[in-house]
Amino acid sequence: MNVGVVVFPGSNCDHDCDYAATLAGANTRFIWHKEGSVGNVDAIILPGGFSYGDYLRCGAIAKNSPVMADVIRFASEGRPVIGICNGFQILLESGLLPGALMCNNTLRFLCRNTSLRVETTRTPFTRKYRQSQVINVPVAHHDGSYYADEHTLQYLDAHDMVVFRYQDNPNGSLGDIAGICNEKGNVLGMMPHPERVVSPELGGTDGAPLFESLLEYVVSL
Ligand SMILES: NC(=O)CC[C@H](N)C(=O)O
Repeated sequence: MNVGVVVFPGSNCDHDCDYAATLAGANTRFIWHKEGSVGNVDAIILPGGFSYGDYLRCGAIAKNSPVMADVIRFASEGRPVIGICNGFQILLESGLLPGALMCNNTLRFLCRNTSLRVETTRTPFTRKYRQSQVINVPVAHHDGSYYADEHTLQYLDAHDMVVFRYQDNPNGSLGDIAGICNEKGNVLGMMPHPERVVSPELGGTDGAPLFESLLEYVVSL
């Protein structure tokens, strides 16, 4: 499996994502945001960080990076794309996922562990978890409070698009939403950082099945 990790100016979790995907057994390569194509990859990761210094709104400038047109093309073909934290913000700004991420209700940057419930195992990223499994994954963000209008929240529920919910909502996200996918399930955005908990040395392993799921999914195609 070839995984591309997109690097924007200000990304700071790109190497962690590269490490996590490599540990799961993937071949990885970094894709600079100015590239016009994602190249020959089976899956794409948009990593966390502070793309363009979070100016304007988190992810609002990165969505205009040259590579994003090809990321959108790749996603529309039903191929797997995951955005983590700032990557989730970029997916929302790009219109690949619905809703918005607003300032945490604490009005502070939050860096702590959270407890998540796996709401669906139908995605390429969650098939190795158990339905309703509770996992511990850290968050590190300022703008992580998920917001969508009532109609969109109902749509997410009706189409099995909520992938992770906080057990201990740290930021005021509506519906305790920590991660969502598109209707097909091939595009996932989540605020917590699974790449930070992929080996005991990092303090946990609950993120590892996400990358292993992706490998299993791609190999099964
Ligand atoms: N770790 C991250 O990706 C942070 C995302 C964004 N810069 C925020 O603070 O909300």
